[in-house]
Amino acid sequence: MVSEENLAYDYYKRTCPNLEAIVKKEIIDFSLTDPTSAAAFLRLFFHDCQVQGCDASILLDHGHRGEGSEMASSRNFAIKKRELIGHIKFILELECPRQVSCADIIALAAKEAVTISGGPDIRIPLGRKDSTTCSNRQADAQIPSPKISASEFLHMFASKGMNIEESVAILGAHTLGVGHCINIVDRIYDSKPSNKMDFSFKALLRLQCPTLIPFTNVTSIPIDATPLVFDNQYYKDAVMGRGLLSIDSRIAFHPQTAPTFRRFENDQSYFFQVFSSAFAKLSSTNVLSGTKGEIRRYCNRVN
Ligand code: HEM
Ligand SMILES: [Ca+2]
Ligand SMILES: [Ca+2]
Repeated sequence: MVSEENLAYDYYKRTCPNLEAIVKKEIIDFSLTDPTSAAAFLRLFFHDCQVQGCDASILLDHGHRGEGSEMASSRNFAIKKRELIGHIKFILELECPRQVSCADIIALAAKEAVTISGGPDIRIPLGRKDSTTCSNRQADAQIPSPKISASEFLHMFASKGMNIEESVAILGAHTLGVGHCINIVDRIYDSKPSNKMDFSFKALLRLQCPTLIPFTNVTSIPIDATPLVFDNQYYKDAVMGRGLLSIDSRIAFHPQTAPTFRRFENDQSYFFQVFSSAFAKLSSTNVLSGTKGEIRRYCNRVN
């Protein structure tokens, strides 16, 4: 499953030496216009990597055999900013035509999103190729539901070579961004004592999401108290019973993962260190490289 042998840290050294600087500049520009962009790029990267690996399959309008877009999957609800990867690609085609894959742009955009939000500066190997296929059936099956169990969660990230600490660290991506009522209502209108939600937090969420079936899905709630800052606030909130999604509180209180939540809550630099290694593993799992795949000319369609 884990295959990073054909990726390299200096992959574009000769063919596109300014690549990382260009991506960084664009991500900064987008974030100035819309500060929620960083979270969007980070989630986009995860949802790409979950389906066929990190191969930009999520950007295709359809695959080469006419397969429908992965965006049709309900698991990709509220995925946004895909077109901005296409914009970066356009700029890179002027600078270094036909060299840089859309898959590498997604990974670099996510890495920059973390850094510019105050998180660690992560080194990732490059050289991913783009897929010619996409699969909304796999998107339904592989992108986790917010109600996934702790053991399914650990199994999912173990298959990417992550240990328990790394699995807990990668979920710390939820330090950025929001969730919508549709992904929350189950928990706030459920009175099971096993649901370890802080009482006043639940009351607040009920005000923001007033009905069990949201009429509209426009209301979004920050996942932690500092949704624009990449910090360890997510862990602090979750252990206080202020985890927004059921996965957040489940992993915060599960005996196998709770000690790591405590550790990250108290030691942000340790969280950053483990997140960095987890991110590099996520980015290198099951990628197309060497002669497999292609470098798309336009990110939303195969060549
Ligand atoms: C089992 C694991 C995970 C589950 C079940 C999960 C589920 C979710 C759900 C339900 C949302 C809210 C969507 C909405 O209502 O708008 C969300 C948001 C988000 N997720 Fe995850 N997630 C998981 C792991 C990850 C990982 C590994 C990353 C990144 C490496 C990630 C990054 C994000 C980000 C950044 C947001 C906020 C997006 C935004 O504000 O635009 N998640 N996640
Ligand atoms: Ca993919
Ligand atoms: Ca935060």
